[in-house]
Amino acid sequence: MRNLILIGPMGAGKSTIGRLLAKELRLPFKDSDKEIEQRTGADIPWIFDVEGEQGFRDREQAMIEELCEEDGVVLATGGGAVLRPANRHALRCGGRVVYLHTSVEQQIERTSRDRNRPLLRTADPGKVLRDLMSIRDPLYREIADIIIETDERPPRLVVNEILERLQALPPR
Ligand SMILES: Nc1ncnc2c1ncn2[C@@H]1O[C@H](COP(=O)(O)OP(=O)(O)O)[C@@H](O)[C@H]1O
Ligand SMILES: O=C(O)C1=C[C@@H](OP(=O)(O)O)[C@@H](O)[C@H](O)C1
Ligand SMILES: [Mg+2]
Repeated sequence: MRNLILIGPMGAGKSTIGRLLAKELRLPFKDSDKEIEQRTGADIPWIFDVEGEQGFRDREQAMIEELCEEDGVVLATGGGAVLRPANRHALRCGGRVVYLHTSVEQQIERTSRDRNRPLLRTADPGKVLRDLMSIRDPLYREIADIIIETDERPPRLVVNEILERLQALPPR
């Protein structure tokens, strides 16, 4: 292995599943968004407000390139981490890539509880999530080693399925 990298849309459970998976495997856990927040001393909405989405994407790219150099960590990315070709290349080279797939309906439900996702601060977050999914789903699929369905499956079950599917993967 090198690293274990979780990709997928907002609300797929990357941060939640990543933490559980790392605990189970006794590996360090890094969440790209949290690392950016720690490094800048500002939260994600503040970075979007002050530097715009492009400013955030520049910070995200630098962080992904750095985190993909690690060895033996579980890495949760942000939903837009696959947008830049350079990021897709870094993620692909950084380890096994797990796409946590989730329906837009579940994404809406799971993201409605908190307000820390600036792209969803809009009158119709469902439309934003649908539009993002149509652009990003092919990009997630392009770099995924495995695709895991998370709808109607509690985090524990998702973790177990990831572990089973990883064991069954042939070496690259
Ligand atoms: N498999 C799941 N089933 C039900 N709820 C989940 C599942 N995975 C995550 N959640 C919940 O959805 C919300 C968003 O999860 P989070 O890990 O922040 O997603 P992401 O990092 O992919 O945006 C959290 O409240 C989390 O507890
Ligand atoms: O999908 C996106 O573009 C984003 C997803 C967020 O992370 P999560 O996918 O962990 O919510 C965070 O990186 C930022 O708000 C932008
Ligand atoms: Mg997250």
